[in-house]
Amino acid sequence: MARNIYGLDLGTYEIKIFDKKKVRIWREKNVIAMKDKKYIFSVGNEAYKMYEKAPENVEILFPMKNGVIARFDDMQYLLGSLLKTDHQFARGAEYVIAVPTDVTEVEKKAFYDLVMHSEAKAKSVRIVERGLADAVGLGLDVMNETGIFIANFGGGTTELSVLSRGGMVMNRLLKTGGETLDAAIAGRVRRNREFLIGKSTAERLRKEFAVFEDGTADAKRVYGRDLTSGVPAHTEIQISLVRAAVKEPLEECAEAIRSMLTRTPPDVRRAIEARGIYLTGGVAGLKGFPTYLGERTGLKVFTVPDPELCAVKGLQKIILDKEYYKKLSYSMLDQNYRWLR
Ligand SMILES: Nc1ncnc2c1ncn2[C@@H]1O[C@H](COP(=O)(O)OP(=O)(O)OP(=O)(O)O)[C@@H](O)[C@H]1O
Repeated sequence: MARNIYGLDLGTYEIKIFDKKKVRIWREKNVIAMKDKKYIFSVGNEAYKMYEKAPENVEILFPMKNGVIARFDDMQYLLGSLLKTDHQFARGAEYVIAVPTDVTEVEKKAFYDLVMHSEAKAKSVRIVERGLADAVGLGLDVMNETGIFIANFGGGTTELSVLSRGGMVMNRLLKTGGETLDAAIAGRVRRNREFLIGKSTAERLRKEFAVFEDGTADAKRVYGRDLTSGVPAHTEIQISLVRAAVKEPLEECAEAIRSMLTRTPPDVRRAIEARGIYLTGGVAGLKGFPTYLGERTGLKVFTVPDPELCAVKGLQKIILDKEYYKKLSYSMLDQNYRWLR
C-alpha cells in the first residue's frame, strides 16, 4: 500500500494539515491545556475552548511563539495527538513542512526534528519555504513568474517574501501578528477606558469591526472588568478606539513592506509593481486591510478567500505535483544542504 504524505503548516495560532490519503485539509488550534503543571489533558480546539476561562490549576499554553517552536516536547505531543489514528502514527509516512525562511538554522532544524525524531518513524521529512507554499496555494506560476510579493499576516508573525522563478529573493519575518494587535487593543481599552478585556474579546473586536472603513460611529458591546469598581461589567467599545490601537503595529508592517520593495532588484520590483502584492494568513481577512495597505504602499493589494489556508493548499499542490515536489521541497539531509557543509 502506498505510504501516506502529510503537509504540515505549523502556525503560532493554528496548525493546518493536509492528509494525502484522505484528500483533506483540517485545522486545529496550536494549544495544549496542562493540569497541575504536570499532565496534558486536552489539546488543539478542545484546549482552546478553555483559553481565558480555565480554572487556576489549568494552564493554556501555546507551544509556538513568533513562528518558531518554543516548547518542543509539548509541540511534539500535540502534533502526535493530531496525527495518530487509533493511537498510532501511519507507518513510514512522509512529511512536508512549511517553515518560515527568516529563522535560524537551529530553529529550522527544530521543525525537522519534531517529526524525524519522534515516534512517527517518518520515512522522510521535507521542508518548503512558507512564502513559496503560499504562492503555489494562490495558484501562481511560481517557477516562471519573475516577481511575486507575498505578505503572510499570521497569528504570531508577519512574513514578507519576494519570489522569482521558483526561488526566494528576499524574506523577512516580523514579530507582529494577530496577537500583537489583540494585545494593543486590550492595552488601549485598559488605558483609555479603565476596563479590562481578554485577548479573545480583543480578537473578536478586531475581526468584527471593519477597522479600515470610513465609519466612526460603530460600537460593540463587550464583557470584561471595570477597573475603577473592580466589578465584571459590560461596556461599549468604539471602532475608533480599535482602529487607533492597531494603527501603530500595522504601520510598522506597511513600512517593512515599503522598505523591502526599495531593496528589491529592479527587474523583480517592476514585475511586482505591475502585479501587486498578495496578502495571506488569517489577519489578511481584516476588513478593509487590502485598501489600507494599498494606500500605504502605492501598489495594488489582493487578498483571497480563506487566506490562512493558502500555505497548506500550496503544500497540497506541491505534494501532488512531482515537479513542484522535486523543485520546491528539500531535505535537511540533502548533500548540498548548507546545514551540513
Ligand atoms: N476574518 C479575520 N479577520 C481578522 N483576523 C483574522 C480573521 N480570521 C483569522 N484571523 C486572525 O488570524 C490569525 C491566525 O492566522 P494564521 O492561521 O494564518 O496564523 P498562524 O499560521 O497560526 O500564525 P503564524 O503564521 O504567525 O505562525 C489569528 O490572529 C486570527 O485572529
